[in-house]
Amino acid sequence: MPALPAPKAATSLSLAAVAVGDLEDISLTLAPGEITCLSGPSGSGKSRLLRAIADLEPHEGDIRLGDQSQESLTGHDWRRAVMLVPAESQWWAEDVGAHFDLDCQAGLEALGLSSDTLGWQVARLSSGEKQRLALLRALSCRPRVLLLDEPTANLDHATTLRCEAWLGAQARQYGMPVLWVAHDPEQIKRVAQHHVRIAGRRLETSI
Ligand SMILES: Nc1ncnc2c1ncn2[C@@H]1O[C@H](COP(=O)(O)OP(=O)(O)OP(=O)(O)O)[C@@H](O)[C@H]1O
Repeated sequence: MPALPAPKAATSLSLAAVAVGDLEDISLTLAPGEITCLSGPSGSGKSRLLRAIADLEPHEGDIRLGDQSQESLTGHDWRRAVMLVPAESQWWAEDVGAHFDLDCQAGLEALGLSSDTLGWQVARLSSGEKQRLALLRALSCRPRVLLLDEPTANLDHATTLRCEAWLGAQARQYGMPVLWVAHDPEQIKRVAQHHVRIAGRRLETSI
């Protein structure tokens, strides 16, 4: 398998006056290597905001990766750089290994997955295995920004801690800004350098 490509320069992601669904006037800067947690009531628009940032949902306002605007790239190219890991992952081939181009043994081990997982059928994966493999698949594409929608929702506490540690280390190593939808205040304390919360139609800063 090919070696990992060299990391690209770290860049911040910025939102200015973004409006999507009921949300309006969302302005936010995500710094390289830092995790920002996003919380808010169920149905308040967290997933829609992530989808808008990934250019999967029509929205108003300006979204930029460094000085590059979302409109200046095709949706496909933007999403390769600004990678969304949704709560429900999608799989398009029968074999797990067909979804991975690079050697990711170290990632499998770090996430508590068996070293032979890439030889398995997707149909046998548990929801927690799927969730961790979706994270590994996203990171193996070396995105510049990571958008995570409740990435540990199906995991037990010990595995949650493993994933948190791995994701934090990846963010720092590759200088990726991360926007992470989370409900658990303890998790937010453990992983986040910043915390923003949806209150009504707006975003308010918590830490
Ligand atoms: N494409 C769409 N068109 C219209 N309304 C939508 C669309 N997608 C989602 N919604 C609605 O927008 C609101 C916000 O949905 P969203 O999935 O972003 O909530 P959420 O904050 O992620 O909730 P949860 O924490 O329960 O996952 C919901 O009322 C939902 O029904």
